[in-house]
Amino acid sequence: MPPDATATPTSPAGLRRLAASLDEHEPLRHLPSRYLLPEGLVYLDGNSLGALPRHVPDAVADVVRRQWGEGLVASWNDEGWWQAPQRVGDRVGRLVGAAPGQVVVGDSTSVHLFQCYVAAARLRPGRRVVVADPDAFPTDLHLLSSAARLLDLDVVPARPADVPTLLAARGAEVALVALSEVDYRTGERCDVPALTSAAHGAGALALWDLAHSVGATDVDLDAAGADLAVGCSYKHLCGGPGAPAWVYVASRHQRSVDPPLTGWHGHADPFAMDGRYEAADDVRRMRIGTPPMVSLLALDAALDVFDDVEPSRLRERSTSLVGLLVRALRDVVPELPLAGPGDPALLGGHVAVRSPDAYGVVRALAARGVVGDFRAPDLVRLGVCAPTTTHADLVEGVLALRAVLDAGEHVDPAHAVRSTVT
Ligand SMILES: Cc1ncc(COP(=O)(O)O)c(C=O)c1O
Ligand SMILES: Nc1c(O)cccc1C(=O)C[C@H](N)C(=O)O
Repeated sequence: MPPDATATPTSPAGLRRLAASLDEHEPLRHLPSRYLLPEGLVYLDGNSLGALPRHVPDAVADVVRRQWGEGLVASWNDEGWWQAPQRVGDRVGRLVGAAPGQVVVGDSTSVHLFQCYVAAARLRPGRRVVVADPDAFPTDLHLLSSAARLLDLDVVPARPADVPTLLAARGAEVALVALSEVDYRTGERCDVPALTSAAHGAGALALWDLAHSVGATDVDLDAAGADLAVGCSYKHLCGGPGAPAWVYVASRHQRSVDPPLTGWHGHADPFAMDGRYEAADDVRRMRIGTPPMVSLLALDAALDVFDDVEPSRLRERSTSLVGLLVRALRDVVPELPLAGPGDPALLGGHVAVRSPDAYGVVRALAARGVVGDFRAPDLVRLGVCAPTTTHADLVEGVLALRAVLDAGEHVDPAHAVRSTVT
């Protein structure tokens, strides 16, 4: 339920009691114990890099010592390495409403995006317009701009809410609507089924960037009729730094989709070593070359956490956490406006507030053991990772934010020097 903005603010003690009660009763309360985080750290940055699942170090050690060290090249067969991009893809697909056989894992989100932009344009020859959100994550825009230069496309900017109007006016020219479900800055979600069907109504395709969705929202790609989607696995899935991303191609497009990067792993018969390219007749054609196997298998192990978790339950946990975070922010730091909506149903897995001193605030929080992140120009972004974050973390993080502001720590020059990763 959305927090009531007119209700009397809850005291810190009341928020702590509420968090404790939610942490005691929430059905997936056991999940955080499956992860390792430094004692005492309040980690609210799982939307950039998720925490380490407790069992992953041993799983990776097995990959390195036994599968690689002893099995050597035979592990490509004996350990199922060759099929891992599809097998792990299906495991991710389950979390985004994709029936098996539509997702592969292997390259970065950026590379998969490029594959999809060009492939989508090729599926709609004669249409020259790609509609994209001008506030999308920069890599999406950079890659689209390059694809547009290669294929002589026009990128027409539109915020998600304005896409239906644009389609009504220029739909016949549009090849692709490319959007993110969750805004990486504000956390605001958009309506995937409605925008997908608006794109289809105009004869265009819909490509979804689900980098901030998978593990956080209840997006259902098959039910929405999405055409293409991509997403990260190092955020809410906790696959590890550099964990390979994933790409979804709806079954109906798999025999016609024509991605630009046609490496040998996408070939119908890779070991025929045939110099002529013949694409695999299914989602494997989105594969390119040898994937980063150690990272891919670390992700595979990280996904074990979700084996006994219903995706709808994970969404419920995320919504409970996000709802409490919004309420605590409103009650404890009412002078910092929310950047996105206040209703957790309309948010993904993070919440941001605005402050002219956002950078200093984030650094001062870090000095108090609360890790969030700064997003230019004025956002303090607090990530909620459904499997690893607790309700107590969120209340402690917000109370630390109050303490930072009250003590003026955010304007301390010690917190003014920008580091590379923010
Ligand atoms: C929405 C979105 N898309 C794409 C990316 C880029 O992914 P990568 O750097 O893993 O290619 C990110 C985050 O880095 C993101 O937030
Ligand atoms: N991928 C990242 C990285 O390699 C370093 C630091 C941050 C990131 C991120 O994922 C940022 C993230 N996409 C964002 O929404 O800001």
